Amino acid sequence: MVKICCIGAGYVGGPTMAVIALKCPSINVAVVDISVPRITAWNSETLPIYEPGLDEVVKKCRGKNLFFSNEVEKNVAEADIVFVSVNTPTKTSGLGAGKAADLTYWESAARMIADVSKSSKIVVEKSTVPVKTAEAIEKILTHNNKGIEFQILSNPEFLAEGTAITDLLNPDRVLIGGREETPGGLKAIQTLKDVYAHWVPEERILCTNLWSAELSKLAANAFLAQRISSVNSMSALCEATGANVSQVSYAVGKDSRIGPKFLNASVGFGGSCFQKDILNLVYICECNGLPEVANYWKHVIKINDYQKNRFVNRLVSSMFNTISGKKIAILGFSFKKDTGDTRETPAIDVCRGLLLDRAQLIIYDPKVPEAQMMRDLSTPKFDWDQPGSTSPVSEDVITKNVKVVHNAYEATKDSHAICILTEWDEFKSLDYQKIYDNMPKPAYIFDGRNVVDVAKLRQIGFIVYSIGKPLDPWLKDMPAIA
Ligand SMILES: NC(=O)c1ccc[n+]([C@@H]2O[C@H](COP(=O)([O-])OP(=O)(O)OC[C@H]3O[C@@H](n4cnc5c(N)ncnc54)[C@H](O)[C@@H]3O)[C@@H](O)[C@H]2O)c1
Ligand SMILES: O=c1ccn([C@@H]2O[C@H](COP(=O)(O)OP(=O)(O)O[C@H]3O[C@H](CO)[C@@H](O)[C@H](O)[C@H]3O)[C@@H](O)[C@H]2O)c(=O)[nH]1
Repeated sequence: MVKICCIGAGYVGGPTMAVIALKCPSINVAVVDISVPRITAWNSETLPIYEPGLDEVVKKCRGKNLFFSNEVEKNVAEADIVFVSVNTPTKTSGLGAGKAADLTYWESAARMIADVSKSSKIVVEKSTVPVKTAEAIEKILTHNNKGIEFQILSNPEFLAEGTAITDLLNPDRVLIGGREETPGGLKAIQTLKDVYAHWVPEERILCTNLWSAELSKLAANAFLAQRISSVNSMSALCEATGANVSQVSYAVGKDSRIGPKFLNASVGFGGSCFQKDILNLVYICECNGLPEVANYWKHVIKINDYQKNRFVNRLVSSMFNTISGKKIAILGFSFKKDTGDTRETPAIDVCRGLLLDRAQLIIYDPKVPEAQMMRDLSTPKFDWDQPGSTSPVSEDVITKNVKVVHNAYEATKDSHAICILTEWDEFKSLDYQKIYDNMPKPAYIFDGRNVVDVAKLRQIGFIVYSIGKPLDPWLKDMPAIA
């Protein structure tokens, strides 16, 4: 029986391995992690991450051919294929701080693999890493070997949170990069291909050299984020001209060369990957003497920061330039719907901006626990090239001015304004008449996700701001300075 071990039981390691176990009953899959609480949760009724469909897959396989364990070394030693899916955050200090990927976790995993291995292994990069990481990993593994052969493959993951299980079951493509120039490399590529071939059609399994696979992952995220920054930049122009960004996106996306996806204007993109991976790309370009290319990609992030600031400024200026002591209901805190993940969520920057203007926030999110929100708001943000944009707010200000509640009606009662920061489906079908009746007037809604029916809410009496949509006459008289 082939044995797979995955180091890192996070958002990628957990769901990815669960789907491999589901689709390959003949393969034994162990997911290992240094975090005891994480593994305990994977072995419990309440999994450590919320992802639609994940519970069912885990329940079907756990204890049969899918195991979660803190016995990292033992499981690695026994495996034929070792996936490494540990964190690769942005460096916060030293050389490349604020841009380069921090490979501390990756390197320690590689050293451990070298130390404990007694048989040949295929080591698979699942984490998103800088181009040429495989070369560094090869050096670590081969310098420590004891006559054991290690083959390195790059197999970047393209799943999106909230749709991880469907993405894994039906991927657009699976990418496998390896040493195509050697027989050992080709054999390793084929071995991993055979795993995915259990459920992925062959034409969707792409095999490349190592560097193409590593770079394709960074490039794909950069392209996706660039589309969002492009449409968000248009949203500002739409507001200035009276165009409607949804109509513009629709018209643009109808061009088959452009396509309709990833053109939704928003308060900004979030998530653990886009900003981190673009910064990493920028750093690699700079290191390779390509400052123009680096600057091009930097602007994708600049527009994203601009969009979040613009949203806060629009809100403050619409409310007579002061929100001091005013109650603002925040609907949604996760970085997108159907996940409880808050990494780099735009809600953090928006809430901080509002707190700096001394608002009182009442936050509701269906999946994010209160402790997580408080942690996010008080952890100093790693702030890149944006002096003064989001100075961290003191813990004292947060505890005094932030309240977390359990439903949207509680959050909005007696609030002066509502901000919608995540596109949770339930926000579309709230009883907005009831909400309006329970708010002081004028009652404002700032929709950062374009989920509400603007005309209907204006009819009720709300002053409505919806990103990139024709402005309410009230807002036209109170322009926001970005
Ligand atoms: N989150 C996503 O949607 C997504 C999608 C594609 C790729 N990625 C990439 O995948 C990688 C992992 O992301 P994630 O979101 O799963 O992160 P995560 O933080 O959810 O999980 C990483 C896990 O690795 C564990 N870990 C770290 N060092 C370890 C070690 N030496 N031994 C054992 N366990 C160790 C941590 O305890 C943690 O549980 C990152 O490189 C990320 O960029 C993420
Ligand atoms: O038209 C759009 C689409 C998305 N977003 C926002 O963009 C962010 C990222 O969304 P999404 O890409 O759906 O989620 P992630 O889980 O971050 O997935 C991205 O990052 C992963 C980690 O690398 C990759 O594997 C995925 O392919 C890539 O889509 C979220 O804040 C979304 O709200 C928009 O604002 N407008």
